[in-house]
Amino acid sequence: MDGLDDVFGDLYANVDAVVLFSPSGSYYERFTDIEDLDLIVIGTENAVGAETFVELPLAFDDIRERIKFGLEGALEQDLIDGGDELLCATNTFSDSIDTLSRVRADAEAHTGIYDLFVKSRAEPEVVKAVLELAIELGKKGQKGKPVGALFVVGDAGKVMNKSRPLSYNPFEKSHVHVGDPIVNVMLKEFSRLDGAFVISDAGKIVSAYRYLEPSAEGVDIPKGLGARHMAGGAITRDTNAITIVLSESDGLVRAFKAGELILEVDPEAY
Ligand SMILES: Nc1ncnc2c1ncn2[C@@H]1O[C@H](COP(=O)(O)OP(=O)(O)OP(=O)(O)O)[C@@H](O)[C@H]1O
Ligand SMILES: [Mn+2]
Repeated sequence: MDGLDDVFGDLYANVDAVVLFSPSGSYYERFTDIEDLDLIVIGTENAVGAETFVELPLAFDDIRERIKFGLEGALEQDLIDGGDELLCATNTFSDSIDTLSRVRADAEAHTGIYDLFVKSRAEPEVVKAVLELAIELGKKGQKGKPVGALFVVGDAGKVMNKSRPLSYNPFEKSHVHVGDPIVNVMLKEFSRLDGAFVISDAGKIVSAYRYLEPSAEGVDIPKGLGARHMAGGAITRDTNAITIVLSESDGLVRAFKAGELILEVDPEAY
């Protein structure tokens, strides 16, 4: 089928690098012997032990998002440059790689998601654990009903100074951390009640039921959203915390940093 090579060969002609998304070991091995090939592996974990690896915080279901965030990480780590032509190999319809996309790296299209995980005050694992919790909560709701939740992560001392309690703090004397399955059950249970969770850089649950009183001016939030998102956005301008907000009204999970909306994901897509 020489004719097909002529046509599809354009897809990979003169690419600057090949980017494999979550390849299997045997698939990855087939590339390692190709000379002069810049090979980058992107995925939620480096299962193949690749030398050049970019970690995805989530297994993005939408392949445009997966490629966009993966390439943003590669740009951030200086593995590629803006304008590079990349052959991205990923799976769409099955568990193995079945899709090739030729993509030009766009250094301008910076969303900040890598900043969110890698350059926040809170540890990346903590940010990831909270994001996963919010997505899970968004998917299932609480006892079948949609719930909203607001998690303020990092810079907890300052956040506590910019907020006040709405009720007794069930985490007052406890030393529990986000990511622990039992703690996640507690957090889900308390999410039915008002206010925000405050979580330290290291993932300790400092408080539930906090009413945030940021002094920052209002921030731009999507239309239709109200006080929870406004406070969630503004507190990140006032402090070095990031926030992860699950909307009860539209079901989306959003992350804010430095007053900016950085990430918007639909829990149903995970
Ligand atoms: N300043 C605040 N600090 C902490 N929690 C808040 C604050 N303001 C509102 N909330 C919480 O958010 C809940 C929902 O408020 P509101 O409907 O105005 O927010 P929203 O941004 O529209 O979010 P949703 O999409 O979930 O409805 C309130 O019941 C309250 O628990
Ligand atoms: Mn609302």
